[in-house]
Amino acid sequence: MEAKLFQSIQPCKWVDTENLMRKPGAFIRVSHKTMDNSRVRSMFMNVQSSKRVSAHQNRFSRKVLSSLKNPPGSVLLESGGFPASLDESLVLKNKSAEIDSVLNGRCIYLVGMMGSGKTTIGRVVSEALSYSFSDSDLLVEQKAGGMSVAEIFKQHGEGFFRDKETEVLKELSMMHRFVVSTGGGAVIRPINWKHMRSGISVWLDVPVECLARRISAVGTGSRPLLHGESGDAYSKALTRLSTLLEERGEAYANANTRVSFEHIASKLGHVNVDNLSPAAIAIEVLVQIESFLKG
Ligand SMILES: Nc1ncnc2c1ncn2[C@@H]1O[C@H](COP(=O)(O)OP(=O)(O)OP(=O)(O)O)[C@@H](O)[C@H]1O
Ligand SMILES: O=C(O)C1=C[C@@H](O)[C@@H](O)[C@H](O)C1
Repeated sequence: MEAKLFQSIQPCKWVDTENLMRKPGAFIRVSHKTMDNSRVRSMFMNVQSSKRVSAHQNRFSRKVLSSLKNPPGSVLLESGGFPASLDESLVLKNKSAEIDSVLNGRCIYLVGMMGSGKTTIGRVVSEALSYSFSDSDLLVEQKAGGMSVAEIFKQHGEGFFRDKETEVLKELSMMHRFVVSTGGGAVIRPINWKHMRSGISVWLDVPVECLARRISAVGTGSRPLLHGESGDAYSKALTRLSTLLEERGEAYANANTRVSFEHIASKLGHVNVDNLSPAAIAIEVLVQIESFLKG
């Protein structure tokens, strides 16, 4: 049963692995401290998200096949409902191949404010690199017997949640070839940085107005730290997020590298940051990682 589940949640192969020959040396040697058997890996690949990933893989594969008949530049691939062009897909594929050996199996930790896209972008990056994906909030929920983050905060308080989050990051630090979407507040505890230093950390730096637009569109129900403000959904989110960002700005800057949405928008000639595709952001994540590793 477990083996079956693991098979169903293997990383997506849209990266055309047949042509993208991985050198034997590109796979890291597993130290005695590194957990690498499929049973352990499957514990960290969130079951909830894996169902989505599996459906998503099929969609990717179908789109890639149909892409062969389409002209370059047309919209071909889709990630979580977001379209990506063939150009973006090819750049992602090439960039992933380029950095694979220099990454050497190290995990990638995406940090950033809630709503910054850690989960959305994390999935795209993991698929491009043929890495597994994990969401630390979901792992904390599993540890708490399936309670939601909001319920954990309500029943046990933030301290309990943070302790579980630290446990989860410690366990993940023993893994390799994972992209991890961390909780928005994971950066505030120095011990979490010790665990994240086992891999490469990337800060998704998104303007607070964009975060507030995204979050007010989906509601603050699952985000306990945004409860309690008055006013309309956008203003409430903006007020609270601005305070949090002010408190945490320096903590996010501890990341090995930063992906600035304003920078991507200006590079691509977009007037605002709201229309950046996950694929374009994922490419910048890989570019920044490469620059850090070669830097
Ligand atoms: N590039 C994008 N363009 C438009 N919307 C996006 C983009 N990336 C993410 N979103 C949307 O923003 C919202 C938050 O994204 P996501 O859940 O990936 O962020 P997160 O950083 O994981 O959030 P949290 O830490 O709160 O779990 C979702 O509704 C998602 O669909
Ligand atoms: O920014 C934060 O502190 C949080 C973000 C979410 O991902 C959850 O980890 C939780 O709601 C706390």
